[in-house]
Parts: sequence; structure tokens; C-alpha cells
Amino acid sequence: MSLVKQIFVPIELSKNSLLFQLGVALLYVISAFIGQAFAIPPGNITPVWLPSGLMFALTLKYGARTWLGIFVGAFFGNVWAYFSLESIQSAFYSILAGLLNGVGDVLAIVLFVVIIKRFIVKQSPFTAINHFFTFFILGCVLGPLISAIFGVTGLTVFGFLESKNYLVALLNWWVGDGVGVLLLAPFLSAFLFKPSTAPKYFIIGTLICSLVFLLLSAVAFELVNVNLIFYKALVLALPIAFAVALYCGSRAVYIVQLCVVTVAILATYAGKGAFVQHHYFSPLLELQAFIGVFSLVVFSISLLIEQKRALFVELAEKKSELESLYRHDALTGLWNRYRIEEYLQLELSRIERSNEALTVYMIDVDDFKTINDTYGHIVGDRILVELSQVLIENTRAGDLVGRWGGEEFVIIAAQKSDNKPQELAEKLVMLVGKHDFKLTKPVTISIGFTSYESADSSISIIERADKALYAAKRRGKNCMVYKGS
Ligand SMILES: Nc1nc2c(ncn2[C@@H]2O[C@H](COP(=O)(O)OP(=O)(O)OP(=O)(O)O)[C@@H](O)[C@H]2O)c(=O)[nH]1
Repeated sequence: MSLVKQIFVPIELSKNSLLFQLGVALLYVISAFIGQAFAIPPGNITPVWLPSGLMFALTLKYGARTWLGIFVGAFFGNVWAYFSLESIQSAFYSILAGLLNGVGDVLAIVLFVVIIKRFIVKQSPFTAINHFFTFFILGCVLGPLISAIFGVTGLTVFGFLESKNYLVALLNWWVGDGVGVLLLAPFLSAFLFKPSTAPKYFIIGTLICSLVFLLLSAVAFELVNVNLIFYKALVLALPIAFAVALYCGSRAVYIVQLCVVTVAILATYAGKGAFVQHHYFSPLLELQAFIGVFSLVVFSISLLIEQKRALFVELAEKKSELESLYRHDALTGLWNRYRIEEYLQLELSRIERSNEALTVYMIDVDDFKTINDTYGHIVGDRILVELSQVLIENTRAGDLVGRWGGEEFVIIAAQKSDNKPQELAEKLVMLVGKHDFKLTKPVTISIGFTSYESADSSISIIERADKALYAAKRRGKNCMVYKGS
């Protein structure tokens, strides 16, 4: 599919679809008005173009079908600023300039979201640092440049901007749009479109660090005057607040960041703070550069920490998966020989000091080779799985049932002194014999079992159970034999 078709996807003519487009356009216009309310004199240009970030987030979420809403929103959101009825020509020109705004914004936002989603990351570009930088280059630098070229060229060509101011206007438009995307797209994506993974003390932690950063930036931007002790206390609280924000996750970092940026905009708007007093560039551009660099640094740090955190979680999951794998038998899911031996050693050292009895049952399927030879290995495997179920269902939760290897199973049962160990063996021989394994002949098992005696080791007790099993086989199979020391 060509890129043009991917950007200008067909719009359904249903009620819901049209309401969606209307909603997108309205959001654009409203956010444009809010942005314009904080335009910085003398040029009266808004430092952060809110619609660009908002539309970028919406397009990341809903895909290219936002293009019509963005086009209409950009047209109305911009044209009101220079529309005049002085003459038919000026009205006509303002409409043409507005249309160029619309095309520029659709290209800047939808084109780059399509590219990001197609070539870089399907889900969200805000989960890994390399994806984030790609988002930055495409969404915050290249996209806004296209929007600025369309918008400012339109204004100049149709006589709303003097050509000597072209470059300055282009620069402000470009950076304002870029900062809007940088500031709002990850923020909105985190709050609206990502499942919440807020850590325990999210609300209180975020509240405290937002407050510290708000106060500190208000002092730094000379919105409030505080005495020296309070100022020092605030500066000291800064690293703590920063650590808390990072601990609370990316959402907290976004909130803190928004607090600082809002203070910086309000102060510069009110003619206060560093960007107004000493400047190499215009106050607006200095403010925009500050917002851009500050956001980029803070995002990168928080993303690196999030990535590291996610890596730790993944490692912990893999570790428990591995632990489970090396203790389990792959076919039946029962404990494997390694775990049986480990458990037996632990149990023996425990019951040495207590009064409890412990019995080891060694279980073997009779004539299993014949079953395999007659029905095939797949059926043989099924019998082993079904048998393991019968063993599990007929033993107590505290007993260990494991696969010793091949067609041999082990049960380790801790018994109270009044229990008779042969009862379980009798029951299992009888139940397995009666179980319907869906073969032409019944499947039977033989069991050798023995109980713990003082000075037993895990090897000696297993050896005795094995000898008992051998005796059961010689006795004619489908039976059980007990062996004492
Ligand atoms: N299908 C299947 N067969 C297995 C598996 N592990 C071992 N076997 C087979 O189990 C059979 C065991 O045969 P034998 O040791 O001769 O014992 P048996 O035929 O049960 O004879 P008795 O023990 O004397 O009753 C062999 O044919 C093995 O190949 C397995 O995981 N799946």
C-alpha cells in the first residue's frame, strides 16, 4: 500500500465515525485556543503548540483515521488568527493559508506516526530508549519542520507574514510544534492508553515531588520570593524529589515535568525569569529550547530506569521458570528425579529429629515395553501422563509424587505413627488396575515400599524400595511388597 493511501485512509460515513472526526477536530481547536492564551509577547506566538502533541497521541492510539479531524481542526484552529473580511481576496487567502496548515499538520502527524508504527515499533515508542529517540527525530523534529514549512510559507505567500520574518517565524513554529509533541505525546499515551502499573506510593510520592519541583521552579523563575533558608531546603529536597519521581514510574515523571514546564511558561508569559532577562535568542525561543532539552533529558533518564526495571522483572520471571523446569518432568509435569532426591534429603534430616514416619514407594508400570511395542510410543506417553494423574489424585497434598525415570514413579509420604503404609500401596495397585486407560488390556503396576529407619540415608532408603519393587516383579507383578531393613 502506498504511503499516501496509508495516511489518507478512507473515512467511514457512519454516525460514530463522523462523531469521532468531529471530536478530534474540536479537541484540536480547543487546545489551540488554550495554547494561544499563553502566547508570549512581542510576537504573540505560543511556546508549546498543544494540538500537535494531542493529535500525535490520538493518532498513535487510533491510527491514520484521525487525518480528517486533524485537517479540519488545523484549518479552523489556525485560520481564526488571520481571517479577515476586509476584502474578498484577504478572506480567500486566509482560507488558502488555513488549508495549507491542515495539509502540513496531517503530514507532520499522520505521516510520521504511520512511519513509526510501520518501521519501528507496533505498540508504543515510549518503552525503550532507542524507540524514544526515533520518535524524537521523526515526530518532534522532522514532522514539525514539515508543518512549519507548510504553515509559514502559506502565511508569507498569502501576505499574512512579512518575508523578512520568515525564518524567525519558521523557527518558532517548528520548535513550538516539536516541543508540543515531545511534551504531550508520551504524557497522554502514558495516562490514556497504557494499563496502569502505578507503584505502591504513587499518589503521595507524586504529590510530594510535584510540590517540591513546583516550588523550586517558581523560585527559580522568580514567580515567588523566598528567604535563603527555605531556598536551601528546597535545593536539598531536589535530589530526593527526583529519586521519588523516578521510583514512582514514568507517569510521575511526566507530571513533575509538566509542573516545571507550566511554571516556566507562566513566568515567561508574565515577563519574569531567566529567559526574559538575559537572552541570546528571543525569550520565546529560549523558553522553547529549555522545555525541549529538559523534557528530553528527563524522559531519557526515566525511560532508562523503566527499561532496567522491566529487565529485572523479566529476569526474575525467567529465573523462576528455569527453577521450575529443572525440577519438573517435561512429560508428566511431576517432580523429577533431581527434586525427589533433594526433597528426600530434606525430609530425612527433618524427621531424624521428630517422631514421624516416612515411607518411600517405588512404582513401576508392568510390561510397559509390550504396551509401547503394541500401541506405539505416543500411546505409551499418554499412559504415563494418565497414570501420573491417578497417582496425584489418590495421594495427599503433602505427599511428593515424582517420576524417577522411564516408567518408574516415586511417592514419598510422611505418615503419622498410626497410619499403615501398605494401605496406600494396596489402594494404588487396585485403582490403577481398575482405571480405564482405553487399551484392550488393563494397565497394572507393581510397588516396592519401605519406611524410614534410624541411620537411613536417601541412598539406602531408595535402594531398599528398589529391592522391594524387584521382589514384587518376581512375585508376578500387579502387587506390592514391603521391605524392612
Ligand atoms: N512411551 C514411553 N516409553 C518409555 C518412556 N521411558 C521409558 N519408556 C519405555 O519403557 C519400557 C520399559 O521397559 P522395561 O524396562 O523392559 O520394563 P517393562 O516392559 O515395564 O517390564 P517390567 O518392568 O518387567 O514389567 C522401555 O521400552 C522404554 O523404552 C517414555 O517416556 N515414554
